[in-house]
Amino acid sequence: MKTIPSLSASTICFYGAGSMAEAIVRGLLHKQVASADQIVMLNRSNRERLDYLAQTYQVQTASEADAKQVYLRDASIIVLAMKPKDAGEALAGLGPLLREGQLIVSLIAGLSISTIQALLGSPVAVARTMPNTSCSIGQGATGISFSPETTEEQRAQVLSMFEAVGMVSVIPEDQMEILTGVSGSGPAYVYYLMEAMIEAGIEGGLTPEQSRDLTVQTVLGAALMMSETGEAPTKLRADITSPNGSTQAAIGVLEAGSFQQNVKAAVHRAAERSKEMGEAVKQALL
Ligand SMILES: NC(=O)C1=CN([C@@H]2O[C@H](COP(=O)(O)OP(=O)(O)OC[C@H]3O[C@@H](n4cnc5c(N)ncnc54)[C@H](OP(=O)(O)O)[C@@H]3O)[C@@H](O)[C@H]2O)C=CC1
Ligand SMILES: O=C(O)[C@@H]1CCC=N1
Repeated sequence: MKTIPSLSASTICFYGAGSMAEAIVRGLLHKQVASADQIVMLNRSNRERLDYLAQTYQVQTASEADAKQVYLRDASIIVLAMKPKDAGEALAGLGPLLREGQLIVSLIAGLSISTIQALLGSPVAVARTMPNTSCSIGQGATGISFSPETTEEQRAQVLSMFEAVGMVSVIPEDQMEILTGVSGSGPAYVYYLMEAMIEAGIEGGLTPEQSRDLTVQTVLGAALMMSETGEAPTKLRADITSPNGSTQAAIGVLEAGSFQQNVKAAVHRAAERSKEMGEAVKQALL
């Protein structure tokens, strides 16, 4: 097992055991940067979900209050992985349990470092992150902002965690919302596009399997073309678009529907919504 030294001695406690926590755990185990016995996953009440996680990943799990408190006190890294609406209550309960030297890693959309520290009741070390679900196969894109209280070692630990499951951008905290709109929610826009491409293929007579496989390879190939050639998407699109050809006809339809303006508006709306969710937690609980 190729352990990354800065994580090898840490216990990582996921406070929230939903889809994002699972994506990161699966990625960490898949890339062998943490072992199952270093990982604990806690939730509020869904025992069936914890049984699935324990069986699938051999991690430790708990939903009972006493056991959760012990795991949270013992962990070197606590990953906040509940929905924004559940964060206020969970963080208020977590604050009194914290010990010196623990690191909080938040995945929660919109929740600022200052709000997290206020809810916890002390200026603890916080890494605010925005990953995406592709972390589960080591292809995530994660934005990270660190609070001034984080040590160099803690920053290295967080980088190790997220670099193990994809690419990482360390950004100023005021860019976290727009990053959420681009890469946190971004996979959903791509899937939405793919749903439509697959449906259209089926409408035209392809089998569902053919249409899915062709769409998947098309998106994968296009992403890899950008990544490997370093070319601008405008240039790569121009290479496909023969004058008066089929692609030009298709782009004309997309333009008529204001495709690019709509995608940009969607990214900005996601950013705005992320801020709104954080503000709602702040207003309700501070
Ligand atoms: N999904 C995504 O693509 C991304 C999500 N995020 C962020 O990750 C966070 C989690 O999202 P996601 O995984 O989709 O959410 P899910 O709804 O899938 O999971 C939420 C988890 O939090 C648990 N939980 C809620 N309240 C408490 C509590 N008081 N104590 C312990 N556990 C609690 C739930 O437990 P139970 O089921 O028992 O109620 C559940 O396990 C969100 O803040 C989101 O903004 C960030 C980037 C991408
Ligand atoms: O939809 C959400 O609120 C979360 C944040 C980014 C992706 N999913």
